[in-house]
Amino acid sequence: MGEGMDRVRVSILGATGLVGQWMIKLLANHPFIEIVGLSASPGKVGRKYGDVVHWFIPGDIPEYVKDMALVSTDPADHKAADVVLSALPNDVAWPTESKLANAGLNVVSNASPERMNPRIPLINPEVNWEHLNILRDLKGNWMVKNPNCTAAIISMPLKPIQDLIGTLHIVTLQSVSGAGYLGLSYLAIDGNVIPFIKGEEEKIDIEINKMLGKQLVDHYDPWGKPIYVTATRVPVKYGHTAVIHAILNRNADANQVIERLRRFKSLPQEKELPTAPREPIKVLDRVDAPQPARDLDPMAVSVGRVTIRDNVLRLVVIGDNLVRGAAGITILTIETMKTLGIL
Ligand SMILES: N[C@@H](CC=O)C(=O)O
Repeated sequence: MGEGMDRVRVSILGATGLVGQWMIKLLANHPFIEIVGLSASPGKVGRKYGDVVHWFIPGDIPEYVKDMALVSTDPADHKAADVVLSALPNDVAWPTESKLANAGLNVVSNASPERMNPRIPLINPEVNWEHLNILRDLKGNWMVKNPNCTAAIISMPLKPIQDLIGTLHIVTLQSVSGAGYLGLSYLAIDGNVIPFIKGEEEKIDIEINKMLGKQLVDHYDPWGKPIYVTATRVPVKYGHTAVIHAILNRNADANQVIERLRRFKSLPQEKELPTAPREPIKVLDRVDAPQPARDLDPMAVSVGRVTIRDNVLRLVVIGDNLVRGAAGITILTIETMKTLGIL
């Protein structure tokens, strides 16, 4: 699989959406990942990216993509790519992704369908990069999925303390950008809290259990911990928050937990991968931290309010839903696969 390859050529599906835009921004000047194709919906094929995109994220449209002509999602249009990155919306992703996979292309996808497929690794690189090793046994092409944005953010502080946890109770406060650029009307969310996000609670439970479990070639053994989730939408633009209460299975001290969170480093940090945050978990001492408006980091998660009382650990975590939770995790997965020699 790509032995001796210096550069990784990628194409992006859904390149004009919020996650696609972040992928393009993060890949500007990347040391070894190069964009060779951008695709968007059929009506835009053949037009220049810069003429079509409604650029919404911070900064300008990077020069290097402005004149690129958009291609279709047909496998023939992605033959030059070593990996196709899918930033397609969940409701349309699978038919396209499976068509590309059946044509022999490698896919890393941010979309939810097939995340729980026992043969498809679900990867948050710092949390479970080892799960990628099953791809070494495959003869042909492969597919890798990103977790749901909230599962990506929450799994990070759980990883270094996973042995202490018995049961989890989680309430999320998820920003409006998680629903996409056109996801929620201003009238629905301004001055409001919506205590329901379709499918989200189940995804957080089963995806965290998959990532913190063991991945074998043809099945995975889940972590096996009960996770009770209430997911809410709040009038915040960027950054998802989760309030976590963990019933511990043994005595622990809050300072020990903080120490484990602060010291946590994984393969992406050891290999100094370009998109890896130096400190993946920032523990903030401020009494009112973490806040999405003040403490959001693109790739690290920020943790505060760490206490233990009656054997119940409480912590609050925030993370960038579009970068750590989507575009950034995709790129870090590619970097991790390259450093492992899988790509
Ligand atoms: N489903 C999430 C988006 C991240 O995957 C949300 O609705 O916020």
